[in-house]
Amino acid sequence: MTKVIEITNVVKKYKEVTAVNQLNLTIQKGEIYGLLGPNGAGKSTTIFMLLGLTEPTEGELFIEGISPTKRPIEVKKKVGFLPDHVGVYEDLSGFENIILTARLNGFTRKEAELKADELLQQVGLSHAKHKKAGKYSRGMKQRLGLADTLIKEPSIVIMDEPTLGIDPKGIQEFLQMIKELSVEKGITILLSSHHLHQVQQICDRVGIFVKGELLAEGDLDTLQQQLLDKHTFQYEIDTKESSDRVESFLQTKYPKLRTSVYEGKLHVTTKQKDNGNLVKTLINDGGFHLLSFRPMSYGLDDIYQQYFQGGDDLGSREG
Ligand SMILES: Nc1ncnc2c1ncn2[C@@H]1O[C@H](COP(=O)(O)OP(=O)(O)OP(=O)(O)O)[C@@H](O)[C@H]1O
Repeated sequence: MTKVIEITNVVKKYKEVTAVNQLNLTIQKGEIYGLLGPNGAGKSTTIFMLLGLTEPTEGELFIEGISPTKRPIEVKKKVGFLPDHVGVYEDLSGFENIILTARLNGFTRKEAELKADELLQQVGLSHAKHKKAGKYSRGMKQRLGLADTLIKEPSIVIMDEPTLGIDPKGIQEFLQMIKELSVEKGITILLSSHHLHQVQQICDRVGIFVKGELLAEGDLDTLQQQLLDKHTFQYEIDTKESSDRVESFLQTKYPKLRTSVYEGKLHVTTKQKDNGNLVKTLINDGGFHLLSFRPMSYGLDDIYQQYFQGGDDLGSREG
């Protein structure tokens, strides 16, 4: 595997604010990596350092072996950047927007036209190629922005909150396009987001970034395993009786047990693996009619909530 992005012990301080703290991150060729974190987590700062727009206070970053701090122009040739709000020439059509960038990148008019057609088709904008970009929706502008970054055929595309402000359908189309780019062109993609569901859909690996620190990283299985290693187990219980009744019964019996009702079913979180004790208690002591009892696997949202809250209350889906 080829390392495309390497970040080693990177710290970025703005006076007394530590925006990024001891960050270590490696992204392999062809991966889609999601940097997931709330506002102010340090995602944009990390991206700006990778683009050579700001320097780390400590540590080193490399993109395909090149330091963006020392050789920013070489890095710019390799990396396409898509900000959260793409700037387009509103009075020009989508087609003319792409041609303009292509011409600035040294393409002849003819080459630029061919490239514009190819890229607009790739991002699903062929139908609107002659429409003024100012009349495009947010999602269409983002797609135009993506086509624009692809002109110089980057091997890496970095996107900062690329789906911000796009409607749900547009988001799905955009995410699908990112996936296709990665699969068809082998482009390495780093995207930042605070939308875990979007990240979960397309990213090969996710880094959970909170207050400048990478708190957990890996594919979903790895993240789940990290949590299971903390010895927290969650079960879903379905009974003929109402879940609220079962919940009060269990809470009286085991005051320390964490419970919540989710979509009519009772969720129980415990520090110990349950080897049938709860089932026995529910049937024998509670007289409940048990319909199902199943261990739950963690979704990324459980994981995300846990790290965001910085606590250990995995399992409660309330709120
Ligand atoms: N130029 C700057 N000067 C001072 N502080 C800054 C600067 N840029 C960022 N910060 C601070 O660094 C921290 C990380 O900000 P950053 O923008 O990297 O986070 P983020 O995860 O990208 O969040 P958002 O999604 O809101 O952009 C924040 O506390 C922010 O206020």
